[in-house]
Amino acid sequence: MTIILECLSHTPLQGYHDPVPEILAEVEALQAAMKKRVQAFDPELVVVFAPDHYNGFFYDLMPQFCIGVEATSIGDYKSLAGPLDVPRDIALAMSEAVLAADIDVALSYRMQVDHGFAQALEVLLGGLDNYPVIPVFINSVAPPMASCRRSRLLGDAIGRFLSGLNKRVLLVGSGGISHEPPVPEIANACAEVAERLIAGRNPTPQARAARQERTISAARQFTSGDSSLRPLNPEWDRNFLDILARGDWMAIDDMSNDSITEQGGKSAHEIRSWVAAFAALNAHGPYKASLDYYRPIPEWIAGFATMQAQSLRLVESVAA
Ligand SMILES: O=C(O)CCC(=O)/C=C/C=C(\O)C(=O)O
Ligand SMILES: [Fe+2]
Repeated sequence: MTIILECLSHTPLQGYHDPVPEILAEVEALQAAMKKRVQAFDPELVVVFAPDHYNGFFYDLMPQFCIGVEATSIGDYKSLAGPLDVPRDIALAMSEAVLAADIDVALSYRMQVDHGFAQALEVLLGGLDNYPVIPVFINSVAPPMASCRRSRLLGDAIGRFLSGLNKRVLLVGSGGISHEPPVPEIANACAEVAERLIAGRNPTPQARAARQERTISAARQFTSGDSSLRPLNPEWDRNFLDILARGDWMAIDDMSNDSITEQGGKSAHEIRSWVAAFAALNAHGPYKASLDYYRPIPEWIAGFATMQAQSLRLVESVAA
């Protein structure tokens, strides 16, 4: 079995409210390089850890973790819509292995995913169904949330399961570092918004457009400095990325939910996707990671980063 990892920020604002052309070109070049790497690796299985933003998972029944046995992307913002090619038997076996490791993961035969999954799949794989993909949802916007430590344990259990497969596996973590886009919260929502957070599946095109317009307008305000959204925090971002590069799991376990919100903003909990992906890689043995890109991009309300990592076993076997 060989295993590599690609982690990347996502943003629904790409193509709607972009940074200056030089920065956009920088990101596009980076995304093209990631795709090329993945094509060269030619994965036989992709496991994607990602959050949802009240498009597929709602408070009528909000799990902390969910493995998709069948999944469809809804196509919000400019992300691709359509079915993922999920290998059902492997997804089911993975669920059993994770449960056997005492992580009570949910299972879905009709998972809906949004740009959190779809953007990463498009960037890395060139589409939703070009490779077999198992989607793993991690709650990152809907309090109360499990701890970062639990995401590490989820990743570890999945990594140990993957180690038993004789396949080339690509692990993907999709999510922002510090960022606080205008995702509504149930705690202070009016009745109409609360209903949308509890059971807002498949909104009308008008409701969807209004929602997207609110996000774009919030990005304009954030970029102009006239916003109550929490600022980006490059120092915190770089520290977190360094923790992952070093594999400092004690530091990960010490990250409290309150400190993540305080330092990184309400959506910084998406770092869980990176934590789970790295923990899955670590389950296969020591790894070598590199931070390929980091830049705070206010136009996307995002501390924007990409990292790649390889199991040292792979590096050693290539060198031999
Ligand atoms: O309803 C909406 O669309 C609210 C805004 C929203 O979901 C924003 C999401 C932003 C990210 O996914 C991100 O920056 O990671
Ligand atoms: Fe997100």
